[in-house]
Amino acid sequence: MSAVVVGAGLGGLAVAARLAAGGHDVTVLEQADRVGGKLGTLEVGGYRFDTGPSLVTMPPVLERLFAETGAPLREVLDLQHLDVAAQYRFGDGTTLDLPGARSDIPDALDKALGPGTGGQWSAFLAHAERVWHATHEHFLESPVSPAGLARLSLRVRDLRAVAPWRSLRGVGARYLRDERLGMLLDRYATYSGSDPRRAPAALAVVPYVEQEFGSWYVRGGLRGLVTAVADRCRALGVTVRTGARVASVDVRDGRAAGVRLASGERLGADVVVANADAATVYGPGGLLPHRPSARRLARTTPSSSGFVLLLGLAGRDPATPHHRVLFPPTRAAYDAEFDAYRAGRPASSPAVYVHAPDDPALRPDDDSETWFVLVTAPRHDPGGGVDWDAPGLAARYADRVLALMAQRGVDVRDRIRHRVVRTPADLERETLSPGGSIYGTSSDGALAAFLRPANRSPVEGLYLVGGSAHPGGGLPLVTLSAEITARLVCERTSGL
Ligand SMILES: Cc1cc2nc3c(=O)[nH]c(=O)nc-3n(C[C@H](O)[C@H](O)[C@H](O)COP(=O)(O)OP(=O)(O)OC[C@H]3O[C@@H](n4cnc5c(N)ncnc54)[C@H](O)[C@@H]3O)c2cc1C
Repeated sequence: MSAVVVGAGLGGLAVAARLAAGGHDVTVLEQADRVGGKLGTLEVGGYRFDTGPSLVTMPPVLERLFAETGAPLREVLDLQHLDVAAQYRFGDGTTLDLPGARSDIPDALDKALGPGTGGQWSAFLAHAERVWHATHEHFLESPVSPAGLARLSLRVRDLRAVAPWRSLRGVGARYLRDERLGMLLDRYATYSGSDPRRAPAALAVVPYVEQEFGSWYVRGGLRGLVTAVADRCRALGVTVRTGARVASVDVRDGRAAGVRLASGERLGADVVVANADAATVYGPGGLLPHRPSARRLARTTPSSSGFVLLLGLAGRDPATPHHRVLFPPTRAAYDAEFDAYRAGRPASSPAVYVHAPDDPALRPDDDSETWFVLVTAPRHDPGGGVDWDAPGLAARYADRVLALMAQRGVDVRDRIRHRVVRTPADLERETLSPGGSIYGTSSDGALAAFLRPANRSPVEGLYLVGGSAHPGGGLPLVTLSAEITARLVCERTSGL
């Protein structure tokens, strides 16, 4: 069986490796001049930056990918567990170093935020654990199918706590009386580009998996992950072509029969797997001659994007936290941030996330630090929202973010040797994700997870993989989507 994969993001490469390991003949076509999609990298003056992800969660999913396609993960990547998952700074001046081991969290909370907060969080996590056990097998690790949903609903019915009508904020309120714990929970909604007031209560599994499976870092930078998967593909005989933009999927007699490149070249295949954003597959002017899932997609909300500062800093403090979140002063101010994204404007006082790995491979010398600073941002939408290419906007917003950091106790403005600003428009140009949306569609709304495009398209022989398809965005879910899609393709081909 021959397969063409459109896009060499983590999802596309992971499905290619799995299909090749299953004995199939696989070609990956990537429009950019290098593989990796959102797992980008940039080098400036000896500083090496990851431009995309900075946090690895659920390593068992990655371990399965490597083990099932060749040498195990530990032989190809140096995955490091973080003893402190992240440092959180709140508007009232408290600082919380959240331990990387779940068992240590209650004590740390009691000490940092006050007696009783550890118990509140533990009760919430126990709830989240029940949601995880009820949903992961029949939803996160399965294709969306009527049979799977029926099994899921049977289990969920037993679990009044899942409360699909409730929001993540709503379920948090049942356990977390401390406002700072509420903000901590709200933050996890942003892992899927969502608003905690609209995201479903089932997103409680996000903090659960982070705290149960730990927070991890790839030594040498997270870009190493996608390089390792690309190497695995090549070792398995996959043809990986860069600079190869696919213009359309050829559909003959209702079945996907291959692709046509922008250059005019045609490639026939038994199966086409799209790792390109689902909106560019099914949306107007997309890869398909007709739009079988357009109505479903139209009911979803695109996820938010990110505004990134890459900072090459002079000087080094070995105590700099690996991950740090600087919250807005109050929860009302945090809500104003979510309101701003909904209204399509940059927030004036957003939460600021800083990734500062203590990794010699990323810095020019031992007296320097490489920082990645991220704030959630509305998508690039010159037609009616923010035009991130408007002259001066990116530089002004970067200054604003640096000033906010200073107000919140982290002033690095006089240490900056190199500063690179990356906007949602840059992300859109590089990966063709509409508006620079990070996670495809957001999880806002009770039905969002079920409206996300399925891994098997209504067009026979066409499959979807990656963050904009089921089960969603972020490295573990994208890797799971490759697992599901490869399984579906292999089931189909074994029946041919
Ligand atoms: C700033 C930022 C921070 C993030 N932080 C985290 C984090 O800490 N932890 C985490 O787990 N996740 C994080 N993510 C999300 C994570 O990076 C993504 O979910 C994941 O990398 C998406 O992989 P993908 O394969 O679905 O898509 P992509 O990486 O977007 O890959 C799709 C590929 O398809 C190619 N393509 C598109 N159209 C075509 C076409 N027509 N022809 C040929 N090729 C095409 C694109 O060029 C791209 O290479 C972050 C993302 C960003 C941008």
